[in-house]
Amino acid sequence: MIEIKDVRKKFGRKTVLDGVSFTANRGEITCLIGINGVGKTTILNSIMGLTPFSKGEILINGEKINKNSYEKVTFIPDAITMLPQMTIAEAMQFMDDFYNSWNQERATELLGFFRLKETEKLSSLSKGNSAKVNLLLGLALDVDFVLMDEPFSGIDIFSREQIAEVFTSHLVEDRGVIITTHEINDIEHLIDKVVLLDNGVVLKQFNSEEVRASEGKSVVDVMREVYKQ
Ligand SMILES: Nc1ncnc2c1ncn2[C@@H]1O[C@H](COP(=O)(O)OP(=O)(O)OP(=O)(O)O)[C@@H](O)[C@H]1O
Repeated sequence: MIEIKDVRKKFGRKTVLDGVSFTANRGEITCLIGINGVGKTTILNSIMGLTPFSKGEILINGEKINKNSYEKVTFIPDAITMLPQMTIAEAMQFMDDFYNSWNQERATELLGFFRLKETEKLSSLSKGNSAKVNLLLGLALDVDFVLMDEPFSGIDIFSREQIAEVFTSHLVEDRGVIITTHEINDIEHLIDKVVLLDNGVVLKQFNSEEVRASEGKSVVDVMREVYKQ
């Protein structure tokens, strides 16, 4: 489980996270929702230890984040961070050299799942295929948690559908996934838990299936109620 406990973060005098608390479980997809600039990426960076936060704590499987946390959690950013002149095969080799947790078998399966060609250069990929390679590089690591910043942003509907499909496949299995988005429609059916953010705080967190079963409301219905108050 990832536990975010009362995390506070300021950039200069601006308070971006003002006591954020929520949990994300293995085997579930947790979705952080909020308008641009609400602090979603800052939360992911904090979990990865990339951004120091001023107060609060973050635990991964009960342990405070530390220099070995990257063995349990990986961050898939919203754009490929590999050199553009690399081919997909070279990028995969780079990951294999760099990470003990690289799972070549899963990488090969993901390559087939996304119908990507190993010989293609990263610089020549379409936006959709670029997003898929990015996902492949993150999902092929044997880690408990995968964090993704806006995996659906700016890509066509067919790529979005294919990416959505991977989340329900064995390729994600029992791992915990945290996704940020400000567009819920594409992934509403996939997500287990929703965390609604605004003004540096969590306005509401809920299990989407439970709310649907007990109150007959969709995630968007709840968002309307919470954000229109
Ligand atoms: N390194 C930084 N220095 C100063 N301010 C920053 C820095 N990083 C983020 N911010 C500010 O913190 C706030 C939250 O940014 P963040 O990127 O976490 O938001 P977000 O919810 O992910 O937004 P988006 O949906 O646009 O990706 C913004 O106002 C941003 O300008």
